[in-house]
Amino acid sequence: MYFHALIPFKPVNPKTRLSCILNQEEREAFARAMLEDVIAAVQKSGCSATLLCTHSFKHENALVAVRTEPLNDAINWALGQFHCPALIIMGDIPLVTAGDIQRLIRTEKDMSIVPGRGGGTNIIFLKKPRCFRADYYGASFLDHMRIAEECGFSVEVIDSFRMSTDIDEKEDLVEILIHGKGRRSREYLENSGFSIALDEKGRVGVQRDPHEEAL
Ligand SMILES: Nc1nc2c(ncn2[C@@H]2O[C@H](COP(=O)(O)OP(=O)(O)OP(=O)(O)O)[C@@H](O)[C@H]2O)c(=O)[nH]1
Ligand SMILES: C[C@H](OP(=O)(O)O)C(=O)O
Repeated sequence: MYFHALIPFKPVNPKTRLSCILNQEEREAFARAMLEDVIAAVQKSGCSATLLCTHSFKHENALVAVRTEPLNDAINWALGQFHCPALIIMGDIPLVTAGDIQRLIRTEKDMSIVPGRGGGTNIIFLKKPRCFRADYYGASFLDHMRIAEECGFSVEVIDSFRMSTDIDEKEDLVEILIHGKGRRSREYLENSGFSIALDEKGRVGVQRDPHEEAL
């Protein structure tokens, strides 16, 4: 089945929740590295990619649409352009694999959805994208389930550690160091002095070599 992936991406001043540990230039490079991991998985799954970007951006393996309106408006504009099944996949889930994506698109339902932790939505696959409306932010998983019901869609909810792990905060970085073998995002963190560390309560987290910090 032919389908198309829409990847929202903010290349300028992204990932502000990581400002405690990465400066703006580093956050831009890290967001780009995560995007490369997502694009690689999307392409390996047999899908073409369009980046929905807030600012001008170039990528050799993806189409780019620059849309300056808020995220939901931009996605809903794009959904209206689709004549084939579509995947909306966030650019900050670098652990995703091609096999994971194939699991979503093989669904027998009208839609499959991967929740993010904390109520969000990480991936939506839609057989009829023009009927749907995106509503990210807040408890968007519940909102998307409600919108699917309003559309009369049958839905498969996919339970996946890799796809549910979006990288928003410092505590999330450890997942890339542990599970991100071969990923550009892990390479970026390791080259920037990050390593796995235990805190005083024995919890696993990350530390950064102070010599690598450019804050
Ligand atoms: N096109 C578009 N993409 C966005 C926008 N806001 C976020 N994104 C992308 O959507 C995905 C998930 O977004 P967030 O987790 O909120 O990322 P973020 O806004 O860079 O991070 P924070 O500043 O920490 O909230 C990432 O791939 C972002 O690059 C937006 O306004 N427009
Ligand atoms: C934009 C997106 O919204 P959420 O998944 O929290 O609804 C996110 O921050 O990943």
